[in-house]
Amino acid sequence: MSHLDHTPSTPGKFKIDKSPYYSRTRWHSSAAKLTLWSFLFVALIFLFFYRSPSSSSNNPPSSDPSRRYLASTTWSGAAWEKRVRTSARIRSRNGFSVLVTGAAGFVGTHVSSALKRRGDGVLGIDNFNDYYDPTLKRARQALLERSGVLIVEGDINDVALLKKLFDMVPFTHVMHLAAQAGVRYAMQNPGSYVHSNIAGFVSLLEVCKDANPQPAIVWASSSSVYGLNTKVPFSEKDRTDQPASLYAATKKAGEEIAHTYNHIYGLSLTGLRFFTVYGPWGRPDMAYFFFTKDILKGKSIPIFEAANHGTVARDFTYIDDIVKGCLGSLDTAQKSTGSGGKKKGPAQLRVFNLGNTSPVPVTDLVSILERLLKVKAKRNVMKLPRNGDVPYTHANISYAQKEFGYKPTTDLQTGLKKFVRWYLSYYGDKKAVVR
Ligand SMILES: O=C(O)[C@H]1O[C@H](OP(=O)(O)OP(=O)(O)OC[C@H]2O[C@@H](n3ccc(=O)[nH]c3=O)[C@H](O)[C@@H]2O)[C@H](O)[C@@H](O)[C@@H]1O
Repeated sequence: MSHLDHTPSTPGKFKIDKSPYYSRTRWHSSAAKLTLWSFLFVALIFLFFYRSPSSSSNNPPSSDPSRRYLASTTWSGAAWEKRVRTSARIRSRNGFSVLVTGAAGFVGTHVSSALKRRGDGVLGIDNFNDYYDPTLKRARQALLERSGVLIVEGDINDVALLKKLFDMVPFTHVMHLAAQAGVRYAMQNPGSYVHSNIAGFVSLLEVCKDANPQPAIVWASSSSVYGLNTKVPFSEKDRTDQPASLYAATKKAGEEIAHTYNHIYGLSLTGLRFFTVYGPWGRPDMAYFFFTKDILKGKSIPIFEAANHGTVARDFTYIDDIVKGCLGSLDTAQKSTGSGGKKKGPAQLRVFNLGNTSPVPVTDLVSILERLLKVKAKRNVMKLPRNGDVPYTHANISYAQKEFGYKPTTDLQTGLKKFVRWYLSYYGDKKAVVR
């Protein structure tokens, strides 16, 4: 006390008073100063921790300045914890308790809903970023809430939040679908791909490897990892060391990161290479979606063609087939072998193609849409820009077929019919507001 009283806060500002005969008034003023400085010190500490991202469990993270998060929820309180536990509670014999990241996304919503329907416990997490219209994500969230799935608003880079969720729920599985998607957007916002697909994945794996029990993880890779590979159909054994976009490179990096966490910590990891997934509640940034919107508005649509008027085609895969592939992967995922950060034995490491096995030219996709919408498209055919797109994708699915009987059953015509029906009922007269 006396030491603090007599030590200047700023060296050289005061002289230390060494007199033993200090007056009562002087003691009072020193005590007042001490109180003032202590108060300021505590206030500074409070401010530091309040603003620090690492302590953000009660606040949405803002670590990616290029992204606007719309979260405002607090992650605490008995009522909130009860909702988390209720959502994650298993309701069937031998059911799973699954943390679904990116649950308000297109694939995340469908997978969460299918898991819940069969009696698994499901807890979602999503940061509701504005890469595309967040109101669509909110509508998916409302849909899931009605079936008893809670989506926690938060970012997978928030380790404190993830830890908190694992402390509350001993998840048996993680279905990791949170990602920065889209091939062409990677040239506009490269940082968001590193933030979500690399840093976010690592932060999730860090928490999973420390968890006890460790969950088995199934996660979304992408057909884009085949990049400039020309051998068709694409097999999991083909080379994937020539990504054509930063998006593809981050997904490929994810596959290598998965290998590392499997090797060091015994995490069971399954990567799914999705092939151009489409369907109801889809992503507005994808061609089939914004073509629909623009055809209806009478706007021209850019249709890419390869060199020498070559065809650009995709192995378009309907969402219900993808959901079957996700559930089949979860059902055949073996347990992780480690616990609390220590490996106890070798663990499963897999990668599967999930495609439709019948590529369709983009021009045919447009023709199908024209018939379904009964509107002629204004086609603006142009050379495939150098933006990371590849001319052709085609999945060999024999590995997934062998492991869990994966067999896609929906052709593009049938799938697009379901999409268009959903689109018209969802947007109705609100077409103009689709971003
Ligand atoms: O399969 C995948 O792994 C990837 O599938 C899609 O990527 P992409 O196939 O490029 O899907 P779209 O953006 O919907 O494009 C579909 C086709 O339309 C073509 N396209 C796209 C945009 C456009 O304006 N015009 C056009 O002709 C593309 O070249 C492509 O052949 C997703 O956007 C990725 O997130 C996903 O990882």
